[in-house]
Amino acid sequence: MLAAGSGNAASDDLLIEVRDLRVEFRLTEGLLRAVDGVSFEVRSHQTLGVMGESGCGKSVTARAIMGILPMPPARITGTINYYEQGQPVDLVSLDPKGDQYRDIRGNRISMIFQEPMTALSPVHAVGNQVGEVLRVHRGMTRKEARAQTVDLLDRVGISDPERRVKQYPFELSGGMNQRAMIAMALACRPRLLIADEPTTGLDVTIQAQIMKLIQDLQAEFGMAVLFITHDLGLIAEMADTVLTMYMGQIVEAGSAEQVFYGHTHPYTEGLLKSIPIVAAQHHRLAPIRGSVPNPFAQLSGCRFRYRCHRYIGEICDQDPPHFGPAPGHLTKCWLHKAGGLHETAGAPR
Ligand SMILES: Nc1ncnc2c1ncn2[C@@H]1O[C@H](COP(=O)(O)OP(=O)(O)OP(=O)(O)O)[C@@H](O)[C@H]1O
Repeated sequence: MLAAGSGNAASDDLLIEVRDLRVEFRLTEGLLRAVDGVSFEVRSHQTLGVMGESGCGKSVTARAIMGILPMPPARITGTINYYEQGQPVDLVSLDPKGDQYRDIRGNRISMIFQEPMTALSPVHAVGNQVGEVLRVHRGMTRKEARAQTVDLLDRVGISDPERRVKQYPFELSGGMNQRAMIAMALACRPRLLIADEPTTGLDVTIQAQIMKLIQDLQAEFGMAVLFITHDLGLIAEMADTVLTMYMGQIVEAGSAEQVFYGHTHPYTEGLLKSIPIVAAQHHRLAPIRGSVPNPFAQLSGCRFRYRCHRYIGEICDQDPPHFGPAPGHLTKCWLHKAGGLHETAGAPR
């Protein structure tokens, strides 16, 4: 069992427990296993960072938790326990359109998307959209909600918020809409915020402001954050625990320190060596060779072996790697069974 996170944390901190989550898309091209047996936990106050190349299943995992995948073609199995006062509710077993899921989604778990118009309605003023969340979920009067909306818009870096509250998304720039969406996601003070590439396209000053706001809310309300981004520098800065995903599976999990500075999976190693901000201190930039195999392919053995510079032969071809070596920091790589990391001849053809 893979448990990313501090094993010592009190069990009443447990917020989300994902076990053997699988998401398949039945498409005309074939069966696409977007998420293939993923298990992890998220605890209150914690920031869990998820990294991996495009298409590895990060967003689909997040959307499965939110209950917003299109079904069909998606099919979800496994367990996503959401804990409220120590009691689990398995989100996979709920109707995503039913009242209980809607209440959890609107009130307890919220999501920031890369594309703001996924969350914002084009036909309502942004102030009304944020205000609606405050009135419905936090029981504020219209007047209180308006004042709080102005404050929230200000906190996410929207200038002249008194004027902006009356404007429609088409009257705002893309970056402003993104910030309005972030304000809306934070308005209900969720217990879990899922941030999927939350600040892509925003300039670094605004990005820093938004990260600070997220950290403030974490400190104030114990909000947990599931943070998905290609910006590994941001993950290193924000995350307490980190998952590395490859082709729908978690290949390494541990504390941010373990994964960034003591990583044991060749894929994590490759990712970090290919990122300037982390690599610049000690290594030359070295992109991971090759590309991700066809997602419709039914692969046996380690899925990374075709690109792995530490391929050790038959064992990688024929058997699925198991997790090891220790609870807390887990690596899905045969090198641990084979006696440690060492350079080898190269990946199979
Ligand atoms: N609605 C959908 N219908 C069919 N396939 C989908 C759908 N959503 C995602 N997929 C597929 O599932 C796989 C995982 O996608 P996902 O969006 O989770 O990747 P990701 O790791 O978040 O990538 P990125 O970093 O580019 O956002 C991809 O092969 C993608 O094409």
